[in-house]
Amino acid sequence: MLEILSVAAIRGDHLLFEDLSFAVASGEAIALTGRNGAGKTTLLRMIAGLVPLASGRVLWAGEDAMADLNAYHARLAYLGHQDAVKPGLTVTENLSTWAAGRRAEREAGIEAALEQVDLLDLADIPARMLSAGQKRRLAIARLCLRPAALWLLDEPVTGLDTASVLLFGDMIARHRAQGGIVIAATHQDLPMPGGRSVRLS
Ligand SMILES: Nc1ncnc2c1ncn2[C@@H]1O[C@H](COP(=O)(O)OP(=O)(O)OP(=O)(O)O)[C@@H](O)[C@H]1O
Repeated sequence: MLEILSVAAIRGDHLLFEDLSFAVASGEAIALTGRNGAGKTTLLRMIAGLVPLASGRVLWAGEDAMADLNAYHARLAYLGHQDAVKPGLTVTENLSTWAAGRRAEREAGIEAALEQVDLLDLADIPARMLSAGQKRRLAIARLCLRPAALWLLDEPVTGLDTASVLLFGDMIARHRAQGGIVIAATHQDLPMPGGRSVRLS
């Protein structure tokens, strides 16, 4: 369970939002919506512990999430709106630093992750040769490699074609079925049936 308690965000001199509270239980998904500049990325980064809270608290399993950031970070995966793909490395090499375990386990994990985002055919080409949507899919594949209960996703489906959005929907459904939580900032409809919306105004 993740709880956002009376959180406020200030950027520069500007109050973006205040007194924001909501809770997300295991298996639930939240779409964060609002106009450009409303503070969706800022809130995601605050929840991730990457930007300090101006006020309020974030609780994970009833405890202050920021009290032990290393332990909290081990439980979350953050997908920013930039893909952070290394252009000179192959698709597989880009994932190798994210895969855990022994070599055979890592290889099997990478193959499974690439299959989930339909990139297996491109596994050995340099990432610089990927299209924008394929780069996004490579970034998404990282989510499969490190189990994390909390997924924080910034505009996850930007650039994805219809088939890739459906595959991503399958990933989200599996994550939620295993008790995972998703919070996604978006301007688009996301494949998150039964998900709730939190609007920043
Ligand atoms: N490091 C920063 N310093 C100062 N202001 C910032 C900083 N980062 C973001 N901002 C400002 O905070 C506001 C909220 O930005 P944020 O990226 O959180 O909005 P958003 O809701 O995600 O927008 P979009 O829909 O365009 O992605 C914007 O006005 C932005 O200019």
